[in-house]
Amino acid sequence: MINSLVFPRPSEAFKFASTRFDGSRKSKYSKPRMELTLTQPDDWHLHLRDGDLLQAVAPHSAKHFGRAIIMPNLKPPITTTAAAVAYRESILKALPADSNFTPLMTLYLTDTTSPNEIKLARRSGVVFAVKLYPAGATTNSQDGVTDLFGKCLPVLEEMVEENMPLLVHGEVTDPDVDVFDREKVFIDTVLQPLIQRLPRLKVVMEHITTMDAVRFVESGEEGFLAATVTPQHLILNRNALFQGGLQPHNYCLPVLKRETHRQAIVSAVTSGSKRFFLGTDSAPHEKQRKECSCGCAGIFNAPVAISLYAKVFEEAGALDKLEAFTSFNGPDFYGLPRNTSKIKLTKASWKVPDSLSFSFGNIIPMFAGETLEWQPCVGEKAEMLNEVQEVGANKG
Ligand SMILES: NC(=O)N[C@@H](CC(=O)O)C(=O)O
Ligand SMILES: [Zn+2]
Ligand SMILES: [Zn+2]
Repeated sequence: MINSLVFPRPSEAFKFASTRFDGSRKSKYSKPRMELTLTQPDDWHLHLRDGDLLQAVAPHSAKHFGRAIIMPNLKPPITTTAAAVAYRESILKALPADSNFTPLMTLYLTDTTSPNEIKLARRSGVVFAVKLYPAGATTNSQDGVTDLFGKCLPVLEEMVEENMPLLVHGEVTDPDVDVFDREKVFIDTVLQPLIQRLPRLKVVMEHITTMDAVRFVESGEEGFLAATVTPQHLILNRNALFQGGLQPHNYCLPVLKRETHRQAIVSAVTSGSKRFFLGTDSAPHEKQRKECSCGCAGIFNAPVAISLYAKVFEEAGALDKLEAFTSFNGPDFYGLPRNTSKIKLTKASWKVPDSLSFSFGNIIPMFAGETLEWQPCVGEKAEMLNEVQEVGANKG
């Protein structure tokens, strides 16, 4: 009997494919099991790295996502179309044989990127965006841009011509600017003037962290200005960096902000606005490089991201808006077709592995060792990541 289900704001766009209820048991654990079927999501901001790390992490993204925008901040960075084509080949080789995952490549903008490189990128058919890292803003950004207006205007104008989006790590690097204010100052001093100067440039503000960014994106022109949002910036505030001691695995850039900012981002993504879409910023670093005297910025969230996004939308009473955020807004902005395949999430508890071990070392996933709801299913089977524990109808 399915009599106790309360679906948050059901709508046509969002369907529970089926609901099951183990009516044979009556215990305090007996709960209707909800299943959620979504058009396969894409990840519009992903770090796959290269070498051993690429082999280790690529399958985790390929399991849940159809496509991903691949960040170019390797060492050395992917600054040319030729390098992007080669990097794409190594990503494809790192995927499981049966995977349909499609990497969408990006170029790393430098002071010396030529307008012709943008033409080549567009013609290649495999490069979908150009990434702006202000020099020194984040991991492997030392070759980034030192003076956007002084050095890059011809390239940006060519990007307008070629309808090539600019993806932005939106933080100033001035050491005099407080680290928590760097996004807001970037909006005021770089993004706002950029958009005024080139209103036909498509811009994605990556991994937004503040209510200032939310307002800025909402005030822009739909189809020209959008933002990606990570699970960590939807779920954690800056207290998570210091809870019970320093928490290096919650450290990423832009750094987590205070609770009011988190709430503003949750409201924005769950509002149904088309300007916000899924971008995990899954950014793996080997455990020793996180747990050391000068730990790297970046959170590896690929295995948990889709569960966490579902949690955020469920808690906001907006599960009916989840699919547009995960699967429609991104391709619509990029002018790409939406995926046709589906993925399923089951409302069942599963334990995130404490650590993923590889020959080169370990990677600690976001929420390591914790229990999450919304278990991703691959094909018809629940995905067994690690000691998946069901705490629903089968117990007691
Ligand atoms: N987000 C991060 O904290 N780190 C990213 C770089 C980035 O996206 O800024 C990385 O490459 O490790
Ligand atoms: Zn970044
Ligand atoms: Zn990133």
